[in-house]
Amino acid sequence: MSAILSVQNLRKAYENGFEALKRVNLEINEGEILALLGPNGAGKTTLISTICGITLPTEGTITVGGFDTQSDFRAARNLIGLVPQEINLEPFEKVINTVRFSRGLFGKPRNDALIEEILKKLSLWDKRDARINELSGGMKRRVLIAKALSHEPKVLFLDEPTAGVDVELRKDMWDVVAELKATGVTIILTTHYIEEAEAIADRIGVIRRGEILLVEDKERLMAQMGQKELEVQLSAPITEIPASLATFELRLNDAGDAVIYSYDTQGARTGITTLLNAISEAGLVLTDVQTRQSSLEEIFVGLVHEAETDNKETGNKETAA
Ligand SMILES: Nc1ncnc2c1ncn2[C@@H]1O[C@H](COP(=O)(O)OP(=O)(O)OP(=O)(O)O)[C@@H](O)[C@H]1O
Repeated sequence: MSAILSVQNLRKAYENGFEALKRVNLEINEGEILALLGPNGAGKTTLISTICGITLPTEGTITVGGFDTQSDFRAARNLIGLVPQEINLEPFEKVINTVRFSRGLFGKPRNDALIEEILKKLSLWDKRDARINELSGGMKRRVLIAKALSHEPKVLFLDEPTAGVDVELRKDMWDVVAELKATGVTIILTTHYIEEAEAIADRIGVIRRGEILLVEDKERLMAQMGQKELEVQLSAPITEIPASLATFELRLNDAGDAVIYSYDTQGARTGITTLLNAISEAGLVLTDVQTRQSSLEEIFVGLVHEAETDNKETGNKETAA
């Protein structure tokens, strides 16, 4: 797969000097779904706004389909569809006119067949003559997507598409995203919800305080997140792990007074009981046992904690993950 979007050394400092993005590097492959996960204020919207040309980068370069978003703004922007976080629709406009108008804004000729196809894909065709203020919240979000697709973009940004949306609508939105992917659109969505990233993304990026902490294939990430460590404290130090415990692939700590066992929390069996029996059969006396989560899981737990703290401070009712 080739990169359709490339972000290099992107830094964004707002006028008040606040550095919302710090040297962000990101490559998005054509046809993939990338979920950008991060707590409130992490820089998700800033990143999207900078890629879409709503705000200017302080440093760095962004290319979309090979076009530089600054020197070749129009060509780059034409390839991008943006579904904003907030519903900003004209309440008395008809659905179909709203979507047609969006296409016109990009200077594209009227194409009724295409608009029909988009509205049908989003289950809005029956509502084409309804006024925006007659629609449910979920339908309004679909209209936002239809608008963003009206000029046939290759890359679609969805900024927290399911924020404040109930579980059923959220799943509905996931289906819509999956269908869009099937038509070849590259999708970048931001979310607070780990489960959302897990449900629909091919890759997951984690952003915190303006920095991308990791971008990883979802399957690999989930496998890594499933790893836990068990530390078994021994009554006396040892110099090497007894041969009878070889199958557990234990590690000895630096002091030699604890053995560390890695296991998969998602596996049917963790092997912990067998290990503890084998340790005592090997003549070792254990004094304490503790488990540790892998660093990736720690990152997620940290993110959730930070988001919850932010929510409390801002009075935001949304829960993180
Ligand atoms: N115009 C601005 N001037 C100064 N600081 C800003 C401006 N816009 C955003 N920020 C700050 O930049 C940081 C990143 O904000 P941003 O909206 O990108 O975060 P986010 O990850 O999208 O958060 P959320 O999940 O709450 O939407 C925040 O600390 C925010 O207060």
